[in-house]
Amino acid sequence: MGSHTDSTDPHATHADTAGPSAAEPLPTPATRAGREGLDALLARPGKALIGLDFDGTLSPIVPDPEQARAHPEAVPALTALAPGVASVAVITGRPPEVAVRNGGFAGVPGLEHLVVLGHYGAERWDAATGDITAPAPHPGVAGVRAELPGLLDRAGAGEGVRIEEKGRAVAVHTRRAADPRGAFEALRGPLAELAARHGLVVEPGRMVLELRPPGMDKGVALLEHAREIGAGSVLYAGDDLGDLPAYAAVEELRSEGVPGLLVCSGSDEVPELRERADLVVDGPAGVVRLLRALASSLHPA
Ligand SMILES: O=P(O)(O)OC[C@H]1O[C@H](O[C@H]2O[C@H](CO)[C@@H](O)[C@H](O)[C@H]2O)[C@H](O)[C@@H](O)[C@@H]1O
Repeated sequence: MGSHTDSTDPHATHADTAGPSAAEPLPTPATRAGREGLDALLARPGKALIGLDFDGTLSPIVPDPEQARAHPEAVPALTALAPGVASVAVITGRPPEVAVRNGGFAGVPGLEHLVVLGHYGAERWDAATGDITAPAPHPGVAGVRAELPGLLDRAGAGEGVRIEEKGRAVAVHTRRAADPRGAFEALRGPLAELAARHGLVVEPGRMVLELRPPGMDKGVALLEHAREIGAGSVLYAGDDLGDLPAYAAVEELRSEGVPGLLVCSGSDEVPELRERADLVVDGPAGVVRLLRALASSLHPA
């Protein structure tokens, strides 16, 4: 499948700047299925579901996960778009409260119906109520948490390897190791063995290996939400391996007659999404431009 780059700015090199907030031209998806998805979204926006990953898609990648924040133009773009579509859902591996805080999504006029499907969809935050719904925690997480520091010591994980406590899961980050890719590959096997012993699975991402409960992924989350709202079209934008199940969900919906558009927030770290996307944009800044272009197409000045 031939994907292409963000035609709103094909020469963009500054991934952290979205440019002026004047009306943006809409890019043309490279694939026929993608063009049908975009056409359906524009023809009946009130039936459209917009699904968006957080880290790497709405939020630029930074070395310290605690410092990640939504792109400064992301919330304004979402507030312009959300009132015109059926639903905007942020679907993330983060705990929902962290995505809400780091995204600045709470109490924003225009985002009254935003939902955040956190922990790959296991937990849900609704802007309308501010409530989080969550199932009981998996008992294996406590065992993994207890054994993890010893395992990292024995594996010789250096200074820069960090544990992220996520409540329902734990993640091991290697981005700040001396050799991030080497540390990632060296830890992959031992962490898979630890996770399996406690009934968990390893979710690999961009210099991160997360040990989390099985049974939920972004594809299940997206499908359930699309069916719940009776979506007539779906756009999904992501950047990482954990977004591939959501891509598969869009493809499943297409096979059922619901048009969809697959957007890749492009990076050099994850080629797999770029290859399957209908439209590749230039990181979070490109995603913001796309959201603004969609909003201005729905509400021309
Ligand atoms: O589903 P997402 O919203 O994309 O979350 C996936 C993971 O994102 C975070 O890690 C990534 O972003 C960090 C901050 O930019 C970066 O330092 C790290 O290298 C990336 O992998 C988050 O910390 C994880 O918990 C999420 O699962």
